Amino acid sequence: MSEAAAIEIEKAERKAAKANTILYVDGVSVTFDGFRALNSLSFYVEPGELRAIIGPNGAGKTTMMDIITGKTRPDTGDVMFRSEVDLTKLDEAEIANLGIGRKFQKPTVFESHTVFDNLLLACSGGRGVFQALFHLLGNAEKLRIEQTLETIMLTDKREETAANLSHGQKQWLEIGMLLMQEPELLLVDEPVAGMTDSETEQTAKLLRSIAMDRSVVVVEHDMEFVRDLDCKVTVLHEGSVLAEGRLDHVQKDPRVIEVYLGR
Ligand SMILES: Nc1ncnc2c1ncn2[C@@H]1O[C@H](COP(=O)(O)OP(=O)(O)OP(=O)(O)O)[C@@H](O)[C@H]1O
Repeated sequence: MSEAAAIEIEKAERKAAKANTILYVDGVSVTFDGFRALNSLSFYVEPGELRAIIGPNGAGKTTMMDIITGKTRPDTGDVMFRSEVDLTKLDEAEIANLGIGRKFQKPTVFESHTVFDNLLLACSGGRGVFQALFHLLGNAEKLRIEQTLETIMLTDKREETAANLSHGQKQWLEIGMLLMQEPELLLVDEPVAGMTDSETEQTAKLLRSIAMDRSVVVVEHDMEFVRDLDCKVTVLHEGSVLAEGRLDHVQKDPRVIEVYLGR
């Protein structure tokens, strides 16, 4: 095959890969003070997919999330949402408004408000705290809050002040607050750090159920939890994809073993 034909085939393959993606990260590099945190990173997430991203400390997982959410700009590469919106041209607020929600590691719920009011505040659509809490709730809004309470397993804690929740329950509440904004893509950073075993198990169930209606990308170190997610895994190392596939498959990959154990 001629070189020109090979290039054409590669172009066509890339176009096809991009066509059915909710998130398309292609050839993304970013350098901080001469240090290459992401090095031609490419991976694709399909609509409705649950994906786990793993990798040793410093692999570039947080930087990757920062690039998707517009916190950091890549030096080169493409980041497309729904295969049509170029995220590198938008700021953080615009990206959030498009339907990309991000859950940071630490929960940031309103501690002095009840679980119910936290969800209400999250769907207040820009109203201030006072207006959100005292405006008359429509039936549709009430129903959405009830459904979210059910999803995040906090129906019986609805009148509990958020400060009184366990660490795991606070994480679920924050996930619920993001769900109130109905994101199409949810990015979740190390959700089970500090959780009990039982909370960790329930969180895997929760994320699997959320991924039935939307795409979810989870960064996590806890391998038992990643196994419970039962999804495709992308292994990052030195800012690139080292391996991709089912957890059993990537755990047998000698390069992955070397990166995790050979240090
Ligand atoms: N703003 C920055 N300035 C300089 N270096 C940075 C910056 N942000 C990240 N880095 C470096 O880039 C590399 C990748 O960092 P990143 O936080 O993305 O890794 P990570 O995979 O999320 O690690 P961890 O699992 O420890 O959270 C690290 O070596 C880090 O020190």
